[in-house]
Parts: sequence; C-alpha cells; structure tokens
Amino acid sequence: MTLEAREVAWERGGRLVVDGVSLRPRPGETIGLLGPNGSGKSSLIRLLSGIARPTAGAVVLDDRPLAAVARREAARAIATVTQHADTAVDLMVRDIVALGRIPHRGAFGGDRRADDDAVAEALERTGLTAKAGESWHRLSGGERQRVHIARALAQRPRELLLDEPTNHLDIRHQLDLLRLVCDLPVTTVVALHDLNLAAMFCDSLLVLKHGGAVAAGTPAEVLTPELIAEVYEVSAAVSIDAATGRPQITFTPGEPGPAR
Ligand SMILES: Nc1ncnc2c1ncn2[C@@H]1O[C@H](COP(=O)(O)OP(=O)(O)OP(=O)(O)O)[C@@H](O)[C@H]1O
Repeated sequence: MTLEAREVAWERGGRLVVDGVSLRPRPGETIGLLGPNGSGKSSLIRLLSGIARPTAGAVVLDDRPLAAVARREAARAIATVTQHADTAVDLMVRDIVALGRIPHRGAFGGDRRADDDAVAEALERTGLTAKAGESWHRLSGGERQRVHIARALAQRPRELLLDEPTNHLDIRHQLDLLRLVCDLPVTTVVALHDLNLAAMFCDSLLVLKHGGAVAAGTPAEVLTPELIAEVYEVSAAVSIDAATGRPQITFTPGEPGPAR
C-alpha cells in the first residue's frame, strides 16, 4: 500500500494545471517527475502531499482518500520538501530538523530518545552534523536545501515528496542526495529538471506536459530522443551507459528541436 494519484485534476485560475494524472508507485521505489517549466510537477506534488485538494479524481493513502485521513496520521506517513521552502524565524539547524518529529509527538511529549536519534541520524545522512548548532540565516542556499531534506528524513516517513531537491546543490551533493533518497526504504516522488540525474537514479519516470501525463515507464523506456524533442523541444542523443545500463543524454547546443 502506498500513496496514489487516481486521475487527479486541479483547476487553478480557470485552467487545468493538472489534467487527469495517475501515479501508482510501488512501495520503496523512486519515481522521477519530469516536464518543462509550468508542466504541473509542483502542482502534482502539492496534490499528493495534501497541501491542495484535487478538483477531480483522488489522492489515496492506503486505499483511503487522503482527505479522509486524519492530519496527524498523514503527517506521519508523508514528508514533503517543496520548492522555496523558507523559514522566517531564525532557528538553529538542529531545531529545524527536529520539526520533523512533531507528527510523532503524543499529548505527553512522545519519546525524546527516539526524537533525538531520528534528528541525529537525519543530520548525519545529509552531512549536516557539524552544522547542527548553526543558525539558519548563516547557511548557504545548498545547506538550507539539505536542512529541509534532513527535516523530512527525521520525520521517518513512508512516502517522501521532493520538489526539485537538487537545485542549489553542487554536483557532489546532488549525487549524494539522490543516492541517499534511492537507498532509503521509502517510496519517493521527486520532481527533477536534470534528465541525466533522473535517468541515473530513478526506478521509473512520469513525464508531464501542459498538466497531462505524456509518458511513463523506466528511464530507458521513457527517455528517447523523440520524447525529449516532443516535450522539451530540444534535440538530444541518447546512449545507454555500458556500466549502469541507464540512458545518458547529450544535448545538441544551438540546434532547436522540432517547432511546436
Ligand atoms: N497560484 C496559481 N494560480 C494559478 N495558476 C498557477 C498558480 N501557481 C502556478 N500556476 C500555474 O500552474 C501551472 C503548473 O505550475 P507548476 O508550478 O506545477 O509547474 P512545474 O512543472 O512545477 O514548473 P517548474 O518546473 O517551473 O517548477 C503553471 O502554468 C503555472 O503558471
């Protein structure tokens, strides 16, 4: 059982920004959401997280409509890192990561030891242990991004929703983060712009265009030159990496894809 989207649609400002999309991740898999700017990736993540409700179709957690699941229960199961996540108050890194434990606290405070362990592990996994006592406002953009990921990990969710988690990160941290996410025993839906990173790390991909799903399957099934030209309007060559068996995409500079 896992988090599912069943033919979800979302009308915003008189326009369908998500148009009849279904997503049914296998437990533990990492699904990459691809698509150009404005194609609906963030909107779909908002629907899956319960931040927004679909205008049609349903988001379902363990076969129950998410809207009918108690907030606290949903918050224990699903962790979300949205784009441009910020915090107004100046907290220490450790305190922000500890916010991920709130859904686990009972009326009498919960298990402090479990909270401390989860926070320490999340800091360690994201390479932030040495920054635990640092103030949020003194962090770089990439460090802030990792703090939000750490908060989500401290939540120890079953479902992880990440909206472009690698923007702001240097290449080493991009690779570390996606490797970490893939190795977690957690179902993950991750919106990505980098097709090569998606090809390298995701078990499957869903490609959106104008709010609708245009392709779904393994990276090798989905990432063809034809699909890339259709969706992104650029020319690309795709080869299969001998070592990993994953597609590798090379773009042709200055050569536009077919006009649409
Ligand atoms: N508050 C809003 N009201 C109406 N439409 C909106 C609103 N926010 C976003 N949209 C529209 O919804 C569509 C989908 O946006 P969304 O942010 O989901 O795309 P995205 O694929 O995540 O884009 P990006 O890659 O640029 O982050 C866009 O056309 C956008 O203009």
